[in-house]
Amino acid sequence: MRVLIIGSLGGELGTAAGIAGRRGARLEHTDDIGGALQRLRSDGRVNLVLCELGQPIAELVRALTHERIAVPVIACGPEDDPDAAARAVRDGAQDFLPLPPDPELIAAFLESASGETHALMARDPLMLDTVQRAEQVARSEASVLITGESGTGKEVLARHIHRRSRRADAPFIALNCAAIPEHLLESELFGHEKGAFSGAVARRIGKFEAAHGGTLLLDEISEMDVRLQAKLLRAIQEREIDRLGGSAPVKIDVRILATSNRDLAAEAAAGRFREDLYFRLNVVGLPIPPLRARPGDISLLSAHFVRHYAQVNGLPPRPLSEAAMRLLLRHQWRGNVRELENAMHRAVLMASGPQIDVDAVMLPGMGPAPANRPASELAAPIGAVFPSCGVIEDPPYHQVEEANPISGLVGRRMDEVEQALILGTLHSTSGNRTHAATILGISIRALRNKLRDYASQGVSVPPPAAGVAA
Ligand SMILES: Nc1ncnc2c1ncn2[C@@H]1O[C@H](COP(=O)(O)OP(=O)(O)OP(=O)(O)O)[C@@H](O)[C@H]1O
Repeated sequence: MRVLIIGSLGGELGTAAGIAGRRGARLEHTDDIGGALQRLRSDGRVNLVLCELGQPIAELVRALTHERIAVPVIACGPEDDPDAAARAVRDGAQDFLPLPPDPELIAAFLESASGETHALMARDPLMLDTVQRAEQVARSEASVLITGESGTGKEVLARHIHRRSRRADAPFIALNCAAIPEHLLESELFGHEKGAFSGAVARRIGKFEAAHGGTLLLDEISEMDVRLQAKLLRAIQEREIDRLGGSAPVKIDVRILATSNRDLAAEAAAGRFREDLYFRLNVVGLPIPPLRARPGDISLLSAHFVRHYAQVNGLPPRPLSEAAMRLLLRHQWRGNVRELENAMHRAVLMASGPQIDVDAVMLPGMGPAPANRPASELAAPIGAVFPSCGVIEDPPYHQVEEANPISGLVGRRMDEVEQALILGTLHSTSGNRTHAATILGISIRALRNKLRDYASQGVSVPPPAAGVAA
């Protein structure tokens, strides 16, 4: 975990840096954004930027966005200046760290910026078999091609392989080949020298160099255009890359993992993907089965997500009812684990009884549960009540909520509802304290005090936002 500090270390910013250092961060420092940009261009491994309020944050964020350098920027300044904090966030800072610094808040920023996603969970024999094969090859240097429908957990499995590999202490860098316009993907991968193209204002290293010593995940590799596939193949074969506009190749030591939700062999047969690259990537092929084919995972993952989102939203843990679980097991899950995760998050927020019942589990293709229909009836053999052809009409499920927006709140304590509202809002702003405080209409300090209280009561508080800046 590398943290770049911009500004003077003489005062409270220095204290914040010290806390981050004691929490295991490797610290780097520059006095101004010019030095910071130089640093960020030459090393793609900085995870978090702490920037003093007096610095031109808007200029920094604009440059990062323009040069597609993705790193969260946290503005740091006196806690008694909420206007400056709000301005910094408007200028593009990801969040605000009030000074004097709160060690727990710094720890949360660090944890969030480390990019750890859910640990991989599996119980179904089909998935356990896939995980076992992944672990078997994890310690080798072989390229692995992970395939499966969207949302099956390809990236989660790739991270798991990295964590179990000999490269676990080195960077894991992921690049989504479908998310970046074709003309920029090449420079994202290989980097560029100053002046290589209009807009290349300085030398910038690419993902290959950033992943040196570690693992590079090429997500949705089938979307890469054929010309770039040739350059990628050369880089893998020669173990060296050429920065755009560069005059000498750069040696790289990177293990490649790739994912695709298309059948890459068929793409190669159709001439849309280079066959030689396909063979290079597919040294080991790991297909992940769709969620509907692994019912053992549906029960494990749904219970896990229910626990997780209850905690995140400050709600009491409630189990899924048997009927709700039967419903989940019948569903087709075309969006796979991602769809299940979203459905469980929704169900946690909508449930009102001691259990999460079918009326809270609203899935596409199934209408809202009529209020006068007893849960026991809904729990009857599911095919009879929720057939895929739809005995119940199919209005959008949010109509249940619109009909009576406070029905789920009646009977609950005020402080409990406040806690749920605060944590729910914080969750919806991806942990961004400043945005959440603005939405809630309270000061950042008031929000921070509430969060500190919740944390001291053992409630899990969403970590601060640390998405990408560019
Ligand atoms: N086995 C698992 N254990 C825990 N969480 C999982 C698992 N599989 C998937 N998830 C969660 O489901 C979501 C989707 O996972 P992921 O992004 O890895 O899927 P993907 O197959 O790479 O999707 P896409 O093809 O759309 O990029 C993530 O929030 C992830 O944390």
